[in-house]
Amino acid sequence: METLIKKAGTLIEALPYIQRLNGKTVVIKYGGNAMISEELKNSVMEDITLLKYIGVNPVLVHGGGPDITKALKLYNIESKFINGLRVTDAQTMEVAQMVLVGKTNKEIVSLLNCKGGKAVGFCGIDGKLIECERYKTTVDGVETDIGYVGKIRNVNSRLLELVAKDEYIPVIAPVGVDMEGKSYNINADTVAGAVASALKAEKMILLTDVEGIKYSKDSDEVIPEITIKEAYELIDKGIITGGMIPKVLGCIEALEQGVSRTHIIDGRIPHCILLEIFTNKGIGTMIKN
Ligand SMILES: Nc1ncnc2c1ncn2[C@@H]1O[C@H](COP(=O)(O)OP(=O)(O)O)[C@@H](O)[C@H]1O
Ligand SMILES: CC(=O)N[C@@H](CCC(=O)OP(=O)(O)O)C(=O)O
Repeated sequence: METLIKKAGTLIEALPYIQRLNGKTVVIKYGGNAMISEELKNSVMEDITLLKYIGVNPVLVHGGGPDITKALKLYNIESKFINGLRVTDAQTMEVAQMVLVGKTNKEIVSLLNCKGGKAVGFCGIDGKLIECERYKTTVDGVETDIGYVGKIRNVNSRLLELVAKDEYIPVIAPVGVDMEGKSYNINADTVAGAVASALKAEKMILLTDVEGIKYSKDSDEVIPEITIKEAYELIDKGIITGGMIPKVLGCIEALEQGVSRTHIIDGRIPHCILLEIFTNKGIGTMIKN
């Protein structure tokens, strides 16, 4: 009986959060390094389906970097990253689109549907969802072209709003399109930030393969909360590096565009999304204004 009462207590702890998020949009980014096992994938999809059934509007943006790298190897194409972004020539773009749209997106849509959700897959080409131009990065102060990597100019949020506010769960692959119809590869955290901003989401949650932001890679201690200013300081000091940079910048963009809360959490924890949203303490790092 005691166990049963505890279970009821857990549900009641969730009540204020369920009330606060009813009818609101939550953007979730699920990344390649957190997609490590079928069991975890299943638990993420269950969480998202549950959110939908209790009246939240989840929008899922996915990555798939490790899968792209694996596919490129089959074609004997080496993966090269500059400032955390994949150098994307025409052939790499073709493989990236094949993997992200043809494989990863459809796998996620199918899994969500098996859990009882009604998922619909998109990439930035569909309905010109993500319009972009060529992105140029800076290396040692010099502007450097890294190929078909997109800088987002606009997210056409109307299509997403229609779908997410209805009974469907949009699932977005990080591929953008330019004015001439050419495809571009975009970091999935950046896409999540832009989508959350365009939708004026209540919350954005980025799943990754570490517990949250830490003061050093080997530390066990997670920073529970940081401000935008503190986050920039940690980037300047070289404490936040590599793949964590686009995540933090994605959170900052979303916050500046009116998203209330942004979180970086450990996607390796079963049901991490529910733990973040529906418990008083939450998990991972919250970046706030
Ligand atoms: N300060 C930091 N705290 C935690 N992780 C960090 C930090 N700086 C860099 N990282 C790295 O960022 C990685 C997450 O980014 P990435 O590998 O691109 O994730 P994903 O595949 O989930 O998008 C972590 O595995 C970690 O090695
Ligand atoms: C430009 C760029 O780097 N694009 C990423 C897109 C996928 C991605 O972001 O996947 P994760 O979230 O799993 O890392 C890439 O090609 O790997």
